[in-house]
Amino acid sequence: MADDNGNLEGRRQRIDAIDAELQALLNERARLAGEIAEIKRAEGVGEAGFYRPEREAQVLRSVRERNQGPLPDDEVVRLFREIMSACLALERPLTVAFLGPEGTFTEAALDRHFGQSVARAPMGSIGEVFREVEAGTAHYGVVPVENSTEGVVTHTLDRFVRSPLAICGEVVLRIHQQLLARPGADLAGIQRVYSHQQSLAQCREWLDTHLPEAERVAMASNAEAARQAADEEGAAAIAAAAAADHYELAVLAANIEDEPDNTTRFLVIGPEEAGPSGADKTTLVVSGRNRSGTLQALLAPVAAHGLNLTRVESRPSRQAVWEYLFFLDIEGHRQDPAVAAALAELEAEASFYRILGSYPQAAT
Ligand SMILES: O=C(O)C(=O)C[C@]1(C(=O)O)C=C[C@@H](O)C=C1
Repeated sequence: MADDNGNLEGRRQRIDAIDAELQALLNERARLAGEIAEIKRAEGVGEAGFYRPEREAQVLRSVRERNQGPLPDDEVVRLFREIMSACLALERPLTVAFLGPEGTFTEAALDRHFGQSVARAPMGSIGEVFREVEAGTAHYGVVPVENSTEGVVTHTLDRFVRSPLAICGEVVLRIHQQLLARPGADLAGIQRVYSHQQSLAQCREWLDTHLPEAERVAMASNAEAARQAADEEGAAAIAAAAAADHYELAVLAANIEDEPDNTTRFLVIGPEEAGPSGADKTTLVVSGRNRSGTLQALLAPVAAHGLNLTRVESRPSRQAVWEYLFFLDIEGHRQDPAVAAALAELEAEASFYRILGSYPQAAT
């Protein structure tokens, strides 16, 4: 017993020594970030220029690659994410606007991308997030773009066409839905379930099995649903885990989504795009000159240069009937020679052409 205690004490002493060393190293790192900030200031970077998405992506990729455990890759990445977030806040405190209210999946995407050391500004709509960043009131913004939960994809794409902002990052989040209710509530007492209609749809089978009698009520967002459930006896909400903390609710049932692989993609928008990080994506919006064979003609250079097209989305142009804008995602950075060559050819073929940004691919 004495031996065990001795071992325990000895190990705690080693942990104390390591903590002291870690702390000194963290502050040394922060000092270096401060010096980098001085260099950036001397170079005259703008308000938002202290944040370097391509450098952060490289740092986090290196963390993941060299990790040998026992801490899981995602955990060490999360820790380093927070270290960089704190260093950046020391260089220049940033404000990031997001599609609110607090506790949405978009806020979870913001956390994942920027860490805890940024000020957050919840906005009521995607348009407001754009306006806030365009006006310079917020340095960056986070909006959902693809799939599911908050319902909005096309609005984000449409808004981009008339915005000077660039995409400077993406976040891919696996969406886990939680059934939330007031602390002490039990499943048998739930008569009504609030959520965004897409979240209700994503949990339909679970609801059919576990709450077949409960009324399902569609709300503007999952966070609104959580707020409502906090106010009402016998009510529950389907929302992100973060909403439980914000609205003082308990998780009555965890991960109730029918499809376990359900993901949503978010974009980080800002005044300028990111530099090359080594694993990037370029998003552009184009329209063709000719009606017939337009898309084939536009995409031919992408294939000819051996590039990977990861997404094509078409939207009515709103300029003329039957004219379409195509949103394209291509692997690579616009400064990569093959991408640059393909884009030049594509531009020659297009009647409308705008690069929305080159940015680091999300780590999934
Ligand atoms: O390398 C830089 O440019 C830094 O400012 C340092 C640092 C970091 O903490 O590693 C901080 C903020 C930037 O977004 C990127 C990296």
